[in-house]
Amino acid sequence: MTDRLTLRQPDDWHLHLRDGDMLRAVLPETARHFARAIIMPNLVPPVVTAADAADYRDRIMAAKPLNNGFKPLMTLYLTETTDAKDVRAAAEIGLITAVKLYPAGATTNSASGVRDLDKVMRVLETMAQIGLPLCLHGEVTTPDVDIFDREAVFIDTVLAPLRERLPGLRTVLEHVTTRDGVDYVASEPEDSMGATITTHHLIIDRNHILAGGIRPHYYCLPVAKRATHRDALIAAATSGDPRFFLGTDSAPHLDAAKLQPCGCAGCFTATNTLSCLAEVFERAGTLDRLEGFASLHGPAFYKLPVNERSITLVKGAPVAYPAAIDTAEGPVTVFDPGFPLHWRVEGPQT
Ligand SMILES: NC(=O)N[C@@H](CC(=O)O)C(=O)O
Repeated sequence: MTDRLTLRQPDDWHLHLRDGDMLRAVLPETARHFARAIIMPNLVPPVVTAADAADYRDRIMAAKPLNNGFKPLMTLYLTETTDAKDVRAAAEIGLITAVKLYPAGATTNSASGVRDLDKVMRVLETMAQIGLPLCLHGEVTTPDVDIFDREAVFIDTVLAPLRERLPGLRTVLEHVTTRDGVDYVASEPEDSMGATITTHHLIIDRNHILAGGIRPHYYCLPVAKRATHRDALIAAATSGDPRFFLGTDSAPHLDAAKLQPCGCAGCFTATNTLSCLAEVFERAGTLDRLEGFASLHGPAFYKLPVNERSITLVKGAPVAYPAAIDTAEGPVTVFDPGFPLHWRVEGPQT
């Protein structure tokens, strides 16, 4: 029986770090084990220009624990007034790694997102020319579409037409949650189409949120779907297909903001993500594919080198992790997978 597993140091290809006190509290949770992360730009106000991204990167670097080599990979928040020249310049100097498209109103802090794709075509054409990936929050927001169908409808009405219009654009369907999404991504060329899968969507389905009482800490967007979709995500993540890679979408909110009549969307998984993933891959009988999912497929898609250092997962007695982490403004509950975690992380080692 395998009880030690050494992998290249992983990266997180979709992470919310926020700002200020929250940034200082949550960054160490990711920087402890991960080498790099794609940093989501949905601050208030959002990270729209190259100058905004440079300032935000500096704030992240200032909040980083001492002697920690974590590297934030910055993104811009696409708006209908984004300047294609600014995007090109930011990509050319290596300041940004991707641009994020939020359909207006789709999720936390997305009010400045895109309503009309025609208005951002110049930017998208520039991105296609220079090979800069577009990260998509893949949900339509029209009120007549059921929230559980938002991703599938997005694929049919937005993603597939966009890719036909601009086949050269390198696209990542972020936090895919459906079999429809998995099937679409798997049918597209691996050089231009990828998808991130979160830790929590590999574990929970919609029953976890709603059956036997409402559990706000499992509420996130896209909302978890029925178990057959969760199983399709597990199959994709553990398949070895390079189109699928880890993006935790760890999205911290103060408990006080989640436990409300209208609570915020987001699961905070940074603290125990690798232990959760080891459990998922072990149950699928595919521990040998965890390195691909967490450490190799992402760099390959983003055309970045894999990390030199490694981490080791060691199986033993249940791992202790805090139920919540403290911030200056109150606690943030850590994701509870609902089962004990037996894989402890050692390292990174050089
Ligand atoms: N995933 C979430 O439920 N929330 C994210 C936004 C997002 O990625 O949708 C957040 O910023 O809180």
